[in-house]
Amino acid sequence: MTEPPQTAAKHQGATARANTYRSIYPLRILGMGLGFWLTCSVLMQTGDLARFGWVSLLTMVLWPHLAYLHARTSRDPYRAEVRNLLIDSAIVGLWIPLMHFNLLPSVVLAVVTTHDKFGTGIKRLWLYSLPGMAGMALLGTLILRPEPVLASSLSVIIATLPVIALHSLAVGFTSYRLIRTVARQNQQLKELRQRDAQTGLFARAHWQEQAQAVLEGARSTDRPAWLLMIDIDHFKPINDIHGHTVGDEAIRVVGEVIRESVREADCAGRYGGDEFAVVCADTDEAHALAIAQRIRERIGALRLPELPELQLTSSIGMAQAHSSHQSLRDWLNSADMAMYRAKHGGRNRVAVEPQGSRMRAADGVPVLE
Ligand SMILES: Nc1nc2c(ncn2[C@@H]2O[C@H](COP(=O)(O)OP(=O)(O)OP(=O)(O)O)[C@@H](O)[C@H]2O)c(=O)[nH]1
Repeated sequence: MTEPPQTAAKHQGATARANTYRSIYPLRILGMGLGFWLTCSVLMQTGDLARFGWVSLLTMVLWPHLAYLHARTSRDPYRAEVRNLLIDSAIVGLWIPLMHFNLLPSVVLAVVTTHDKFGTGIKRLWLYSLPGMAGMALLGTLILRPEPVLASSLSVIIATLPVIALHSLAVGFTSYRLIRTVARQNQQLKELRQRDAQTGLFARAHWQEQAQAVLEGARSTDRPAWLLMIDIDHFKPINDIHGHTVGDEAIRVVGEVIRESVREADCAGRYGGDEFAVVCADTDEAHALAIAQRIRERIGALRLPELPELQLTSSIGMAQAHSSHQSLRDWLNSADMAMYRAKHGGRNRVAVEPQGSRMRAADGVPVLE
């Protein structure tokens, strides 16, 4: 059985969350690898390489792998990775006194590490990382009591450059991907909002916008436009007797029939419940009537596989756009009135709003005036 979209999305989200540590692993190896080169350059400048080289090796080379193992073997890899991210900041805090407060690398490492926390999208992580960083910087200062060496040697400056350059590129690339994803998802969201999920026809609000535009176009150009209101006959008993699942399926197939019966330029929507609406721009009465009859006939020929004895019929009201229609509501009212006349005339028929119609019969089915 297929999962509903919301459940599938939830699962995907949970899996992505649990796998955060996997996506961070190579980035941590790269970042810390550059950090290793940088910290070794500073230790060389301050003459501490022999004394503290092992700290560089442990925190910059070994730590990414330990962090990965820690998250992978944890019962909650996501939480473990959040802890790892906080430890990254604490490590950088420790390096500030170890580097004798050497300004350039200290500031760059602190800023880059804090900036990475924003990139995770985890709420306030950057804020929570600051006490650990400051605490370790303070602890290191109290234990080591380093002499400040604020100026950086040329080799330290050179070792700092890749950290700045690669980090800026990574941030730029991530933002680019994010913007593209948001734009794509906004587009998908817009399309989803425009469609009725059950039938695939336009949803009411979007259909109304299109119908409004057709009405305005018809009024300004004097070209004929028609509105068809379609209502399934005796739909309530279908629900009551056969259940809502059958009712839902009936609405879905009727929507499908309407979509397949209109022309490409026509705009078909689900108006609500078992009611559908179609606007046909630049269409004369004969063509509009042909579309209405086609829909009515095809709905009449529909059979649900699980209930072949069920006969669906529909009543359709048609109204031409007219100068007396001040608003879409007026036009809808005209088509609605015609539709109710089709109902009162015995259902399974098309009725044309008097203003734009002449009496006619189509395919042996009376068309009410
Ligand atoms: N299963 C299902 N039922 C719906 C849905 N939307 C509306 N309905 C039901 O459709 C029925 C609409 O009934 P009406 O159009 O008022 O009446 P009717 O029985 O069709 O009678 P006439 O329109 O006079 O022929 C109501 O009982 C609603 O509860 C839906 O999405 N699924």
